[in-house]
Amino acid sequence: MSTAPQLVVHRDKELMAQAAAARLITRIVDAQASRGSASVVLTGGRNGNGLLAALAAAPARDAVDWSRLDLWWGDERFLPEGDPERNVTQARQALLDSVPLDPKRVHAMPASDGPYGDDVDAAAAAYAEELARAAGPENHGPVPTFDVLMLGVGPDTHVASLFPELPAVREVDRTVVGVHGAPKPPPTRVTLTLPAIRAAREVWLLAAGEDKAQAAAIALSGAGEIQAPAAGAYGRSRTLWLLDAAAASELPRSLYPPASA
Ligand SMILES: O=C(O)[C@H](O)[C@@H](O)[C@H](O)[C@H](O)COP(=O)(O)O
Repeated sequence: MSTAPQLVVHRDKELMAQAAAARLITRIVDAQASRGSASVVLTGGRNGNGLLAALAAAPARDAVDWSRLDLWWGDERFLPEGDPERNVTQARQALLDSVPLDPKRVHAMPASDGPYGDDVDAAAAAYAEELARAAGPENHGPVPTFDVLMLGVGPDTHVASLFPELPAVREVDRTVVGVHGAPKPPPTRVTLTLPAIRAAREVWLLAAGEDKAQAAAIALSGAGEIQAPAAGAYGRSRTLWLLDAAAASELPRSLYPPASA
């Protein structure tokens, strides 16, 4: 069942990143308090990395028990290990290298010079198996119930590496697939599918800047998920759009600002 999106609009992208980082710290701390550990799915892109950099700079980051946090990725650019364009490389620079994570809990997607070589479909299948191994009986499916899954939103409404009309966004069975011919470079990618994304308790979509205004308006106005993948990204208990004022500037008045009581 889809959860109706909630919108939070911040003045600018810096404030959005700081507020989202504070929100993420709270979610992780709460999950660790109630379940012992937390799981978060990271996104690539400027907004996701901006959030991680804001988290690195937040004094409250020390409230997190980093050794009891599982990190997964929503998508990865299929490039060699350590490539500066890989999402995991950028996340390491922004935050991961400066906090005491348990390396066994950092579930990076495979690189193009890893055990599967340049076979992106085999790499995707291996990541699906890794997710399935981490899913317990309480998860009722082939992926863990992530506490928070974050997604940047592209100007064409893509999320993760699910681009409008491409086969990956139509996938209903597999949880992770290889992407060939993505319109955003690099063309070869690994991505969670919509069913895997929807296993998360909370899905947060991050959009900042004028170039995201149309995408946000389309995705939030009842578009289909094949044409507008962001419209198909929702969480089991919460779907949150975190926007800056520029990205919210074309939203229909009925959505934002919220009607006053
Ligand atoms: O690997 C990637 O490129 C991403 O995961 C992609 O889905 C990204 O999140 C969006 O394109 C938004 O990116 P920006 O935040 O940079 O606009």
